[in-house]
Amino acid sequence: MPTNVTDNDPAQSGATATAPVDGSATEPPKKFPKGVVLGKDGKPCRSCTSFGAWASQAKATLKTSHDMSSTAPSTIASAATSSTRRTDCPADVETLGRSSWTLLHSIAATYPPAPTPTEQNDLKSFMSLFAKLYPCWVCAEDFQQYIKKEEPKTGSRDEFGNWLCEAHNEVNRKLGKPTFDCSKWQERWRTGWKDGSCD
Ligand SMILES: Cc1cc2nc3c(=O)[nH]c(=O)nc-3n(C[C@H](O)[C@H](O)[C@H](O)COP(=O)(O)OP(=O)(O)OC[C@H]3O[C@@H](n4cnc5c(N)ncnc54)[C@H](O)[C@@H]3O)c2cc1C
Repeated sequence: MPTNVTDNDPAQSGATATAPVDGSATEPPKKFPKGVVLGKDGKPCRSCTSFGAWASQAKATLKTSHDMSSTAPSTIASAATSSTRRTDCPADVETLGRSSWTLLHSIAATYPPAPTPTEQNDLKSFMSLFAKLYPCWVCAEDFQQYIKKEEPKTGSRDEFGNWLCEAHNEVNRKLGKPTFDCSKWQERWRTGWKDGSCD
């Protein structure tokens, strides 16, 4: 039985969660709210978890500590409402994802139309390391699989931009989101929309 993902998986990754291999999970398993994804250390992984699920587990954690100590009930309520949440908090799976796609598509937008062999190799290396180091581990494992199956196409800006758009659409499909029309990737990420709405 996987120990890293609670009974619904917001990442919907299909990734096989594995028990921590470093022997760190010696405590008995805790019950976390639905949707909280655990890291490989057996603790909740914020960058793998949606804001909503994270807020639920923060509320549950505070409630438990209140039950065991003297935390004021008002503290519990404020920790769980998005209206009072600061904007400079660690990234959850959505904010991390949006920022990361922005970086990746912007790299595509500034990639040369006719890259040198060195530039092509640099981009391949970057994508490979990006997929390894991506902070949401369930997302990273799926993305590594995708890159293995569909190698990044780095022959030109348009080739890479389209490849990346398809890769993003694969994640969109997995999450049940609408797919993006890849013929418009340059308008979205490089030139701005033809109607001038980005000018
Ligand atoms: C490599 C990677 C893997 C991820 N894996 C997971 C995962 O397994 N589980 C999970 O829960 N989250 C995952 N995410 C995060 C997820 O993809 C979204 O970023 C997150 O859910 C926020 O979605 P969003 O609706 O704000 O738009 P995003 O998907 O973040 O897209 C941002 C903007 O990009 C544009 N866009 C959308 N699709 C495309 C496309 N195909 N081509 C070009 N532009 C497009 C749209 O204008 C959109 O508003 C992953 C992110 C990355 C970078």
